[in-house]
Amino acid sequence: MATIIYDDETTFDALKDKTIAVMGYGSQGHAHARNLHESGLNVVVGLRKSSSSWAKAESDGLKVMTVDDAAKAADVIMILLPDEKQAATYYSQIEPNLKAGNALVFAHGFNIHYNQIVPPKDVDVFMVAPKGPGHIVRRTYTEGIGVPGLIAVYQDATGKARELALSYAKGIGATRAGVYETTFREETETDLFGEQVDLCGGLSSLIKNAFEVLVEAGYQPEMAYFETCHEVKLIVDLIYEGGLERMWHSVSNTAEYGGMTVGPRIINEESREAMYVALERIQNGEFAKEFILEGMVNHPVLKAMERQEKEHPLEIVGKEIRANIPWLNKKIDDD
Ligand SMILES: NC(=O)C1=CN([C@@H]2O[C@H](COP(=O)(O)OP(=O)(O)OC[C@H]3O[C@@H](n4cnc5c(N)ncnc54)[C@H](O)[C@@H]3O)[C@@H](O)[C@H]2O)C=CC1
Ligand SMILES: CC(=O)[C@](C)(O)C(=O)O
Ligand SMILES: [Mg+2]
Ligand SMILES: [Mg+2]
Repeated sequence: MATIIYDDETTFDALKDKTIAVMGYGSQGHAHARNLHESGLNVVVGLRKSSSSWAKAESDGLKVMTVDDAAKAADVIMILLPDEKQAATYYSQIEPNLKAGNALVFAHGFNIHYNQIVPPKDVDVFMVAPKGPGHIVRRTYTEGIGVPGLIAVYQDATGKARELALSYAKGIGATRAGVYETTFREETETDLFGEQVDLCGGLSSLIKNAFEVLVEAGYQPEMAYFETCHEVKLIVDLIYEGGLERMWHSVSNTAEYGGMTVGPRIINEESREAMYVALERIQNGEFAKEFILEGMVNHPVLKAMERQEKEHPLEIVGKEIRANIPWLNKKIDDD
């Protein structure tokens, strides 16, 4: 079983006299920088001069510098740039400014595990990976709670890497929900598997296919949307809070019997085999290579798929429905 560390077992001691550079101000970057800052730690944000986030981070009360200058100023450098862009920025702007005893930190093990960033031996390298989207890392922190986190130490040059990781996890609020120890390999492979097979890939594909079947069978798109998409959150909330047991308890006997007997015919042996294939491609580096090459040519596949997805009837009808439900129409980064 995993070791779990909670808030009262951690302190800010390892970080209190250090400067932390948070590189990037996207989903994770804005959450880490703001949470660490509000936890009383010394934070600078590293961005490109041209970045539209520069003004936003400043208006959030943070000190902003170029990536170069932030790397120079910092003892602890958290890299929250897109995974496929980290290596180029690291080699041109971060590594030349690293000093012995600095710490290099990641929220996902991708670049270390797949050998895209090979750090010098005299720096600490560790991970603090929230198990949730950045906007939720921020929202839960402001509510006095947090998102569970993983820590892993890849390289411990100073003998303080684990302590630094725990202080950082405390600073973003993760220790409030519990921090679990893992390795770079385990985090990278399970995280990629989760987002491809279940959380993002499997779920969106399930929703779209179920929606398409109902619409093709002649039902109104609004009915199809409510059934196959809107209600997902309401069901998932029950699972999140109390496991499958709470969900089965809350739905009707009809839904429980129908769900338990038909579910395994939908996600079946064939789907399970596809999951094993996805896992193998993660483990043998094939997925990583494909994604890195896609990034090098400016994401032609990703951009085309994003466009197609936006045009999907599910997204069109969903937008109209959500526009009529006031609390659903907020921008995601209204925090
Ligand atoms: N999105 C999420 O909730 C989660 C992300 N992670 C990890 O966190 C890391 C960051 O991911 P996201 O927050 O999703 O990224 P993002 O795409 O939301 O934000 C990236 C940020 O980097 C900036 N940026 C891009 N290229 C740059 C460059 N060349 N120089 C300087 N700044 C640049 C962008 O302007 C933006 O502020 C990744 O390692 C990811 O795997 C881990 C857990 C969850
Ligand atoms: C939000 C999260 O943890 C993901 C799905 O792994 C990611 O955004 O990479
Ligand atoms: Mg994840
Ligand atoms: Mg991920």
